[in-house]
Amino acid sequence: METEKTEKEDAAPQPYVASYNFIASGGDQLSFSSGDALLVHAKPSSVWWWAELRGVTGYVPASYLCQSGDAEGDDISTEDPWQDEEYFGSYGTLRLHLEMLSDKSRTETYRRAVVSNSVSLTNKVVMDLGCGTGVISLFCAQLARPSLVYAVEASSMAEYTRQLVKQNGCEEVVTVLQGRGEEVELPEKVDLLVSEWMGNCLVFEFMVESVLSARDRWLREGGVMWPSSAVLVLVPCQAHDYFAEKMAFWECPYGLDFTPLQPLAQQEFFTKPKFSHVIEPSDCLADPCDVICLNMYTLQIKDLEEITGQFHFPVETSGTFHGFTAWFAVYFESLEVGGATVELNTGPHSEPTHWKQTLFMLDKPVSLNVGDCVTGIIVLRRNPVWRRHMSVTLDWNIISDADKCQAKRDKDLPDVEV
Ligand SMILES: N=C(N)NC/C=C/[C@H]1O[C@@H](n2cnc3c(N)ncnc32)[C@H](O)[C@@H]1O
Repeated sequence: METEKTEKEDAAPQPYVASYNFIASGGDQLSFSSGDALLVHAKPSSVWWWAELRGVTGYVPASYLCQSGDAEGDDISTEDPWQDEEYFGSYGTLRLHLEMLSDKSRTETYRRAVVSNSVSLTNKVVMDLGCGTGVISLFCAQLARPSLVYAVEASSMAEYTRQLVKQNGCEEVVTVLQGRGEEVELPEKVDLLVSEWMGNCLVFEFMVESVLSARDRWLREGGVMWPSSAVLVLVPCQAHDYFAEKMAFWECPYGLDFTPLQPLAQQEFFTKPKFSHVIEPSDCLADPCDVICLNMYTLQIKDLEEITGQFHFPVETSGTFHGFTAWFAVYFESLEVGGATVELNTGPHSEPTHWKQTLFMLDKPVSLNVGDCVTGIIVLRRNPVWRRHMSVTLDWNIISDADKCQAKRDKDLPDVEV
């Protein structure tokens, strides 16, 4: 979010329609219901806008709104909901490819999957969806003997990928196709669909939709998906450093009492996820849990609209519950029955990756004690308009030892003689 000091634009307010209900959690937020017509006066950030509903103004989550058309019921947003121009434009430069290629854990894991299955890859037809610089396709061509690899890349990087394929002597095996995976025409079905599609919180960017579309169009019956499955992992955690940096800071900077700014700090820093967070194993207050599991053979595109997971964390370490941290793991099943599965884990107990982890801060920290349980649900809700975006909702509560004892008494259970 840009600085809160961004002046509210003087432009005429823009009409939007609420796609979801929103219940304000801070003094300057505006509650609304799905279907409400709001007027957006300013967009100080991409996440929170300043809007008006029936004469009342306040901050609203941009991802809950969709643009209402000019004509009555003519709800056609002129902007591209996939933001393809910006998205593929960013992959036409080296910055993101350098970041991904520099991630040894990520890139070596794909190489390990190829090497572990090199014999089974012999004479297979492979599709590498979103191949970028083509590194995975080159691994296949150099470390195994597939008959063909279709390297599909939508961005302008594809022109360079062709050069890299030639430069590395793989042009006999690797064919680079420039275009979107959803649209390219392959001459045949494939035995293996490999892609590196994972984003923050596993699905952010929603490139996974393109993988499922390509699967449905091009993976032959009995073909293999790499990754074959994926899990979103969650853990209740402490985050003392982040809390100190963004909230405690206002207690007495330079000996002054700036605590009236703390509600603003909570609003600005703790109401959206912190990507690229690095959690230490010692910050985990419970055993991490796989809260969402995706099977890449059965997952359907429509399932991506709303993905829900439940959790129940018995507290293992007493401490301050500042928030939840999320990360993901993906699995590459062996091409041979009974062969070893290869895993890429982006959590704190594995080699670091460029994804790091994602931290969701609570509005206010809570003390947790061994014996307590943090239970609840996580909901990943895809944005109905901006199709590469989503909101993450965490509903939770704490069942303390006392509550459990109370519950036991309430149930008139026979007291255990001790
Ligand atoms: N976020 C992670 N992990 N990887 C991003 C990986 C993105 C790469 O895949 C390409 N890509 C993404 N979606 C498609 C598609 N539908 N068709 C063809 N190429 C595509 C992008 O242009 C990047 O080069």
